[in-house]
Amino acid sequence: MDDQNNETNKTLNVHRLELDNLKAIKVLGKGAMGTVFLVHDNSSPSSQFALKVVEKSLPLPGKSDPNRRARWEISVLSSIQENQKTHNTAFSFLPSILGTIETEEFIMWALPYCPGNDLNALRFQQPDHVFSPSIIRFYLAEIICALENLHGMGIVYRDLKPENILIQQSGHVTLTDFDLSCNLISKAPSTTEMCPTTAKNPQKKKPKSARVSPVDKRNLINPDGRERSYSFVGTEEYVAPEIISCEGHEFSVDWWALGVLAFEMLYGTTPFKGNNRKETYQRIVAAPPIFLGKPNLLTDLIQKLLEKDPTRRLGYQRGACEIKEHAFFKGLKWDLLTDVVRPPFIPLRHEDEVKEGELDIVEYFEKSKVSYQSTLWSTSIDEEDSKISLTEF
Ligand SMILES: Nc1ncnc2c1ncn2[C@@H]1O[C@H](COP(=O)(O)OP(=O)(O)OP(=O)(O)O)[C@@H](O)[C@H]1O
Repeated sequence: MDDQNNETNKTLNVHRLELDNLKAIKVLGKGAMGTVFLVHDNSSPSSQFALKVVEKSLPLPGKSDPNRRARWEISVLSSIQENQKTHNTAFSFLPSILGTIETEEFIMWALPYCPGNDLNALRFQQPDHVFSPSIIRFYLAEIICALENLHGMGIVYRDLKPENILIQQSGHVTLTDFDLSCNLISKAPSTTEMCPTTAKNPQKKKPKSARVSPVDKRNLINPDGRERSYSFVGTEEYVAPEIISCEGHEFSVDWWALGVLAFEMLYGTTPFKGNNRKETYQRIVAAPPIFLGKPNLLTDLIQKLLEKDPTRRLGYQRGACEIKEHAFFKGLKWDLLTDVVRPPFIPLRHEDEVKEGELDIVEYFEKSKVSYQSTLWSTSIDEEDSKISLTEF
């Protein structure tokens, strides 16, 4: 195990963590691939962080391999880390990886803890479950910077949705969950030269959004010289029309998802939601978004992001710069975003978080295996019971 762990950390150039020193304080969230714990490192007293733990043998929908996806996510996080070092203050809205651990059964990696929950949870705390345009402007601006940085590294995020936007202790946002992202060799069209305003930054609770199982296909370079991916990935209500119609996609799928996200922040619902997946996809491909109330700069921005034809979508030609130049953001000092000391919502200080007890991470998975098996056992008993009563009738 030690050799494996050393090797992983050496190749990724990230800090090595010792499993024996870690105590989980609570489960922060569970996704299709991983369980995220709030963890305390006994070897360095005041250190708390989020630890994402992936079981290598976990069966995932489709042909998805958790081991491969976890390694990909770690490699994206460590490239972000490298870029953070190079660009200093830039990349503030993307997470830095604090360390990794690998055992026979698990791959784990540590990230800064975001105590403010996600944008979806925050929206549900607002009156009418919507944000005001000025708050939307702030969050969109930070998300645009995060996507600009990722695209600058040649990475398409492909899973922008409110659940993946976390609120840091400072109140600023950070993107999380990079396992669906992909690398396109041709970098995004945005460059610092094209975008002089970004000298510092080059590049009732809603149910969890339903993810589409990734179907991987090879990337192809199109005649226009831009590389596209042909994989079917994303989250149902946020997938772009070109993903559904399998025309090949690239960076502008993230600008589409930004339009869906902005619409949801404004109206409290996504623009193309149908009664089932098929209807949602039909609407994404063919139906125009319906805006309530008077048109304004925000609805104009959303309309331009929700352009069905990716080549006509805002952001296709010059990436984030085009979006930053939209009149909705007029007057916004992009370079000073990270310096904003009073973001709209600042979480309570997490150091004050009460320890409810400590969990042993490996034991936690052992126990959940046992309880999973006993659920299966009791389900089969229930089925037997209902069969018996049916026969009796
Ligand atoms: N750094 C963090 N700080 C606080 N909570 C976090 C952090 N990272 C993740 N979480 C919580 O854990 C949940 C699951 O994390 P994540 O989305 O990375 O897992 P996943 O298995 O990849 O999910 P998905 O099903 O979307 O693939 C998140 O929705 C969030 O609530």
